[in-house]
Amino acid sequence: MKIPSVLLRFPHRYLFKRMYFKNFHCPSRSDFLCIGSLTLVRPYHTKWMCLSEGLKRELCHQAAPDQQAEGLSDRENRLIDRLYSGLIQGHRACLAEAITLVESTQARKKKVAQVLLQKVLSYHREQEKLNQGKPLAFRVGLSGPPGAGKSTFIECFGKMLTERGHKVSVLAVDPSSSTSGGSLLGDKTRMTELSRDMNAYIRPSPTRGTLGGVTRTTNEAILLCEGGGYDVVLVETVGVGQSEFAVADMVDMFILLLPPAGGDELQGIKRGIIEMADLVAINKADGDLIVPARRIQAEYVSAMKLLRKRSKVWRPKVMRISAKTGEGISDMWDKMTEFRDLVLTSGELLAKRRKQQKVWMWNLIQENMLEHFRSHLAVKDKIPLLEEKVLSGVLSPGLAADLLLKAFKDGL
Ligand SMILES: Nc1nc2c(ncn2[C@@H]2O[C@H](COP(=O)(O)OP(=O)(O)OP(=O)(O)O)[C@@H](O)[C@H]2O)c(=O)[nH]1
Repeated sequence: MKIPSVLLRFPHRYLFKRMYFKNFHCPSRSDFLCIGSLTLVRPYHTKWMCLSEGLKRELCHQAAPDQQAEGLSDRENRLIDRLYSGLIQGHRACLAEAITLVESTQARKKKVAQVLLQKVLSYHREQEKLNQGKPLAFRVGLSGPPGAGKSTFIECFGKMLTERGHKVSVLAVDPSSSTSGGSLLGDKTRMTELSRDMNAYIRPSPTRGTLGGVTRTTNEAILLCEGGGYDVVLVETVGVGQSEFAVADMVDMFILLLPPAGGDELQGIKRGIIEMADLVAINKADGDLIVPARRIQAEYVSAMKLLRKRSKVWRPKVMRISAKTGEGISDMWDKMTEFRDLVLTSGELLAKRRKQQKVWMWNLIQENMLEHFRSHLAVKDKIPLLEEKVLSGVLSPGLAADLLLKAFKDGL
């Protein structure tokens, strides 16, 4: 592996800390030597020694954010430093500003955001190492149809967690706002008490962008929240679209919150979502609704027995809760922590997170490629015409796609 040129130019700045931890440091450029695939270092100007592949990888990794930082102005670098230090010290305002930065579509801001994210990621890695490789935060996805009681639940659940010393962040994913122009989650004042809690951070839904764009910013917002010391990150979504599938690919545990109603009222809920749930909570199990809640619970218990097993150590549970009275919420958290411990010790959690990283990368590539394709000069003008022909039935979709792809390839 080639040592990045930036490392060779400024070994002091980039390597000292890391190497110091490894009990040696390289005071100058002349202490590095690359011969073919071998990289030699001379700690303390003494004996030359071969740099192990592991350490090389680590050093190159460390250098990545700094390499990206090249080309940024002093002002941008100061912004990154300010947000980074504010974030890891737990300042909510810095977290909010950092999330706004990652949500930006402006090319320059996107670049600044990526450098900040890399810094946060490096910090994460260090912290996780200190934590014996265990993840710092529990990422939980929460989905349910409108009116299931999601905000009431989050308010009650979040307060219980902050009282127990946790720091909770809530991110709402609401791509409906980009398609319908209105927001299902964000418009009204929700979770008023929790939003006043200093150990909670609630991020209203992004109000623009495609599902892919929202996916990207939510994933990045999760990392920033974790960097800010939030040990429980709740990602909320309305269970009537595609967003919950995307959310399931970002979290450690996926929870479905349902009202005690069946049939028609739950038509919007897709069967696929139930298959993804690690826990189904039937809410509003209080007063007159206790009986229907029991019935729905029994229905879901039998339905879920038929589903394919996704984990070797966990069978999805169906619980009854009341977000209004708080009944069952503490038991639900117990079940959630039981899940987390089981998947952590079995290795499933880390395997899942690794897989999610890959999915995330491909989602980004897909999103960017499509954008690149649509805006490419060779196809941009042809798209409306071919779309029109497909709509009027003159051209088959397959042929239109082939023509556009050919024009794109030829124009590369
Ligand atoms: N009886 C009872 N009512 C509840 C419970 N939880 C929520 N509700 C009521 O259900 C209604 C909808 O609750 P919300 O928390 O706004 O539901 P939501 O899922 O966030 O709805 P959207 O914001 O539209 O997505 C409100 O009138 C709540 O008071 C509960 O545990 N028991």
